[in-house]
Amino acid sequence: MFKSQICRRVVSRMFSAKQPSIGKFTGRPDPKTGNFKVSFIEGDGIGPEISKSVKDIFAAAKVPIDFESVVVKPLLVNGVTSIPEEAQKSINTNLVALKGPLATPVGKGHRSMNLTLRKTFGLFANLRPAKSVEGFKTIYDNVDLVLIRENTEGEYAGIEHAIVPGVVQSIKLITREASERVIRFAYEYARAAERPRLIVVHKSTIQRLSDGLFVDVAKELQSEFPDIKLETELIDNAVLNTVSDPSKYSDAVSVCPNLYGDILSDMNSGLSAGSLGLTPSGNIGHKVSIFEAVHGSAPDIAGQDKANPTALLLSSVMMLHHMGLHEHAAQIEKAVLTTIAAGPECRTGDLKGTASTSSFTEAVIKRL
Ligand SMILES: NC(=O)C1=CN([C@@H]2O[C@H](COP(=O)(O)OP(=O)(O)OC[C@H]3O[C@@H](n4cnc5c(N)ncnc54)[C@H](O)[C@@H]3O)[C@@H](O)[C@H]2O)C=CC1
Ligand SMILES: O=C(O)CCC(=O)C(=O)O
Repeated sequence: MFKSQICRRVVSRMFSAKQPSIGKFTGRPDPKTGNFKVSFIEGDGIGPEISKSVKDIFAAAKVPIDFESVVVKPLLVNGVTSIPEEAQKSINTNLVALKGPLATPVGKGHRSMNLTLRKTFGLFANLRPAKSVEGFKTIYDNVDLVLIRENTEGEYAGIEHAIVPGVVQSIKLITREASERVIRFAYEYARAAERPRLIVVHKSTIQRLSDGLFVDVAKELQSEFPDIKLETELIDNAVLNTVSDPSKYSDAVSVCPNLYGDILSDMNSGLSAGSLGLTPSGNIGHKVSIFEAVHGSAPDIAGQDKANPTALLLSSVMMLHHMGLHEHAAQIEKAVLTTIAAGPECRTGDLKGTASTSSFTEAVIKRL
């Protein structure tokens, strides 16, 4: 009785079926099979375990998708880290991919394959919603945050050099073009999600030219979106205000340069779920989009059947909405959320539960 009450409560949806007009999916199902093809990068560490969970759940839910497995191992072309041609071909043909985490060596070796994918496919906006999961108690109830991170430049442009031993320079690159496309996407997303405020998070008191340009572009674009109220907030204030009372942002979308977005979104995951294991994301481009969990390859728990596949599953739900497969998205989302709400025996260790990756997956399949 109690469990079924919880189950009824948790079907409140995390994701809206309404999609922004920028970055729309233009793929078509294969005329022979009637199924869509989606490129699938399983990734490193816990990647194969959480990817198996998604595949098993999609098969059980009879989602009309055929996954095409692609390997994204680092390739050096003229000294530049590149994506293997076969993977590029698959993703450029299918126009959509689901991706497990890819590990990056610290301080040496190839550049991040995650950043290389974003750069290669022009995935300019990183959409990271963080919402409380009903039935799992954290410090705050009803956290509902949406952050959009610029995804191609800023400190992640990778322009670094040693001037003399002991003196290193790292250049934060901000361009009008990249700022404009991500901010326009953020306005559009706010409109589609019916969130009336757009908050530009910045530090233009200090980074006067770079963050200053980002803020100026947001102000210039405002006349195109009279229904959305533009606000600006310094990054340090945004952190303090969000941890003090996240409910202040439930009607807003925040948009910010790359590094601020990376850090803020992990904080939002902690506030909404207390774990990185729940937070999904979409890397949106004009032609191609790639959906992935916010978390990394979690080498500390890899290969132990302990990882929480929810973040990748919710990323796949975002992907299904993006592709217009709203009913399948809602079915999988509901099954995942009701499983988490059913109690600690159904939750993985990061959510103080006792379930393994595989027993959690079985529990979701039973609820489809
Ligand atoms: N987009 C991507 O593919 C990303 C890749 N990375 C890479 O991942 C590797 C590991 O990075 P870390 O800093 O350790 O961050 P991480 O996100 O992999 O792990 C941080 C902590 O969260 C836990 N965690 C993460 N995902 C979980 C899940 N699904 N279920 C249960 N617990 C989970 C881990 O066990 C660890 O304690 C690095 O090589 C990093 O470069 C990091 C962030 C994003
Ligand atoms: O590529 C990496 O190693 C880290 C990427 C990252 O921080 C992210 O996806 O948020």
